[in-house]
Amino acid sequence: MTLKVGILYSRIRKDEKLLLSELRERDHEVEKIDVRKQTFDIGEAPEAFADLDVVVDRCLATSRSLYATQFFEAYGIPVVNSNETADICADKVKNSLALEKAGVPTPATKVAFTKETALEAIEDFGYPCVLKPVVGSWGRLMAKIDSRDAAEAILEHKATLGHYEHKVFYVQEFVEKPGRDIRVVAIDGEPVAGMVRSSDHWITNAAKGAETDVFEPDDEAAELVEKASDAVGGGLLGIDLMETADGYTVHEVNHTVEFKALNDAVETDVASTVVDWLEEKAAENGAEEVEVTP
Ligand SMILES: Nc1ncnc2c1ncn2[C@@H]1O[C@H](COP(=O)(O)OP(=O)(O)OP(=O)(O)O)[C@@H](O)[C@H]1O
Repeated sequence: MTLKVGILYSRIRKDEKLLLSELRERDHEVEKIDVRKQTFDIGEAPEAFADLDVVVDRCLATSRSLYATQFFEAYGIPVVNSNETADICADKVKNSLALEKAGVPTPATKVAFTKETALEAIEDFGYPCVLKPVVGSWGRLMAKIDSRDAAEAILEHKATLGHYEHKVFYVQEFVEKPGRDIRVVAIDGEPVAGMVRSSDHWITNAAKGAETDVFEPDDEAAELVEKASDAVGGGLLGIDLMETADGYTVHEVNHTVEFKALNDAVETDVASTVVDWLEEKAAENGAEEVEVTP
């Protein structure tokens, strides 16, 4: 089967290059859609989109990802991940609520809308605790708060200088993890590959220079990955876990997951597994079989 696959992007990173070369190796046609150059009509899909079998959202900016996926769904073109999944994963509050509702262990979290109530939440947790922006990634603008003085200063800065999103205060218990956290990439809840990310810094993201190593999910991790994936509507996801004395806790599910660091850390060919899945998705959605001449 040959497909016409749309790749929605604003910057081609190594992750997208891996996907593109896998798609081309399998003779699929690729339509690269640069969201910065595209306009989206509310009534009618642009002609270039007419015969797309499936679109993969690889937008870097959350706002673009959230709107563009809505357009593809309105045009009746299958898009991964879905707008529902993007909507939950893009926002840490929605993410935490979904995990909690699904019974997935997740760090205790409180949300407050003023610096006074945020300080109350922080004091309830005690020190250290963590303050995160509700939208954002790569560990940016996260604060580990060690004292009331620090809390007051950070809250005042955010309330005075922050964008309105920073006036939603997302306060979380500090998880005493063993100097590392875990990223599992999963497709519809099935783990594809996993890695541990270790660092002396409390933020152990690969984007912050953590060292990576292979992680093979045990039964407990695999079960949580599946539940966490279901909780956000499934798709191609990066599920982040931390180890605690009582087992794993899932702190986040990411919807436009990067797999460059993972691909370097593991033997599995992540891009190839993703393309297998895209082929299945397109077939489910009625993509036509095309005879391939031997
Ligand atoms: N509550 C916590 N307690 C201890 N460490 C934490 C906590 N929350 C996050 N961390 C550390 O900070 C890192 C980044 O956290 P988080 O994933 O919430 O931020 P992010 O900006 O969304 O990052 P990413 O883009 O990797 O998803 C985690 O990988 C983990 O190492």
